[in-house]
Amino acid sequence: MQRRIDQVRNATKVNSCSALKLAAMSTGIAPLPIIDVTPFANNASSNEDNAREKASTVEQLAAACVTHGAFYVKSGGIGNLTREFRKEVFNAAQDFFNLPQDIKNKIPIRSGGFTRGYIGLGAESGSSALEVKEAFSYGYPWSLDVAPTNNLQGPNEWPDTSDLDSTWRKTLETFYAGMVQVAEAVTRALSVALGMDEGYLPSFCAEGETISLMRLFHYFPDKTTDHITGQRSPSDRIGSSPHTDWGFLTLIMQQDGVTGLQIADGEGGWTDVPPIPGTFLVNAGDYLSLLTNGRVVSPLHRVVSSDQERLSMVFFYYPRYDAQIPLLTEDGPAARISLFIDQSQNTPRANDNEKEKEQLAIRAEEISKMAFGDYIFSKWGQVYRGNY
Ligand SMILES: O=C(O)CCC(=O)C(=O)O
Ligand SMILES: [Fe+2]
Repeated sequence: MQRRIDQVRNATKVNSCSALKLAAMSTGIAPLPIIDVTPFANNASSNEDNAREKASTVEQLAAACVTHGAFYVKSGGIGNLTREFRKEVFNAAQDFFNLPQDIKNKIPIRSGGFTRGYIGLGAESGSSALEVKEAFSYGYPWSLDVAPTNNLQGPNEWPDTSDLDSTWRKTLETFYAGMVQVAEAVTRALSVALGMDEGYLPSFCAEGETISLMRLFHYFPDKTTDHITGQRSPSDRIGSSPHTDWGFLTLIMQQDGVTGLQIADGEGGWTDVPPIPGTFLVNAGDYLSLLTNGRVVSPLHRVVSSDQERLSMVFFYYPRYDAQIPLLTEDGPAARISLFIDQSQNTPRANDNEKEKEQLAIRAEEISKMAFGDYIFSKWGQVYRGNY
């Protein structure tokens, strides 16, 4: 089961070392690969060509997981996320953020780990820095009549206004459903890349779409927040604090032509991960990293603020609430990931020494025995900062 990823890891060691050497001389890590996941579409025909294409996808995915844990995916017609539709989604996000502040303030996310609704400036942070963004978080369209059976179920909080046109909500719901399909294709490919049957990881993700989350982000241009953040040093204000994602897979749709998202190069520097039209950026999360004892990297990333406004759509794709996925490997503790940091503290500390690593290995074992949903709920609770 582990053989493929070990083989890839050994094969990529040389490459990643030379990439890092290059990084020291030039500017950060090599561009992330663009991986075509269409061979893993639900309706892909199973012929020889498809088998060959799948093998190529898997090979690239396995390599990407062990080097940076981040890659772009091309998903073709999966989920009907055409170029025109993506534009509509960006327009819908822009329409939401353009609403009067009091309308947005009427649907604030609550404390705790259930996050659906509006997240105003400063309402969440992964550190003591002020994150200069606002966001709208929504998920599966749970009806008001259905009694939640777990902490992450519950209806979406839509803004109550006639300022948005009648198709606005439908656009976002359709987008959510499409992104679930893309994430499912990535999960099938990932399952094979980790040495298992195509259906193994998806078997833990069935119904995960009922607790997964979509977040629309609007990063403010610096000049519009200077009057609020002026007292803070530049390092105390940021778009999104350096962090690893806690979940399983994160899929990000970035606004064309606007940079801001960066991943750590492992040597103290940061590399831009620019938008590539027609793709999504995928990050492996801590939970996936944990399952593989750190072999799949959960990449440290951040969003820097600038004088440019930025929109992004971030989809956190989760296994189902009660999933307990057995550890996929046994050796070695996982590395520095947010999963081991209490982000409700102002100065989060990561695992720096051997003793901490030992404790973390124990924690990894514990978390792998928890329901996924209980774990992720507690993490969302840690970044809530209340109204600014
Ligand atoms: O906005 C982005 O591009 C990424 C945001 C992010 O990393 C996150 O919300 O976890
Ligand atoms: Fe993130």
